[in-house]
Amino acid sequence: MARKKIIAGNWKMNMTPSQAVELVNTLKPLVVNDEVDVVFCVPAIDLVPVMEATKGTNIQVGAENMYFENKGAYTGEIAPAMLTDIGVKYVIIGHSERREYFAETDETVNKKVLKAFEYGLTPIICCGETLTQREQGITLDWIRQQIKIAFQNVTAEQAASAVIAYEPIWAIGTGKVATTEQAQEVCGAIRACIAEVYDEATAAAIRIQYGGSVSAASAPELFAQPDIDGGLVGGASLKPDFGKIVNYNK
Ligand SMILES: O=C(CO)COP(=O)(O)O
Repeated sequence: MARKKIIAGNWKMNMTPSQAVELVNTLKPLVVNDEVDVVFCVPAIDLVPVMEATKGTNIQVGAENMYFENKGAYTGEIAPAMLTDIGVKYVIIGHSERREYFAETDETVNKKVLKAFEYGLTPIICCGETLTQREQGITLDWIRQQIKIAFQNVTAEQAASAVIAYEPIWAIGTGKVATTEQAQEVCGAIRACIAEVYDEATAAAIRIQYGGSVSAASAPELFAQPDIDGGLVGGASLKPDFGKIVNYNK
């Protein structure tokens, strides 16, 4: 069965709640494409107004992060039940910015992934190498290690429903998009890694996105690659251009 493409915006720390509603209203008519799952991942405080503003549209809503405990004395954190209670379906886990600025590790990523599945949330699990790692030629080994740890104790059934986002750190917010060959090579290696850890059926089902300076210009070729099932889009997801990215096949 062909995998349905999934194109997600990661708004990062942009957009106040009122700006968020305005942006949804601008993008709503532009991101209609039945052949693609469209997800807006937004700051926690924007989730409620964005859920409301996207009602009755094809847009699904995701969080940018959550904590790995059910509830309790964790000042400032967002619990998984807080997301599911308002109808959030997706959650980005382990974005490189969270790893770099908020000390997230492969181990905390794994705990969050397990917790997301426990609550029926679909994790968008991020991985990616630095420029130094790419230059050292250790990209594939690094990514395989990130994936293996992120999926520890995850069942095959859960893994099949997950989304992985391959985001080379050197391509994030730099305007330096990976070549289609580079992106396909790593996404193909991730799928092979899932086949090795689980089986071919799981590998064939899991969706793998590319992220890092995706634009309306680069999206069609990237998303045409056999192992690239869509994108995780930062900067361009805040602009009308996101409509062109979602409609890359039109
Ligand atoms: O980090 C990203 C998405 O999660 C990519 O960001 P940019 O598209 O702005 O490079």
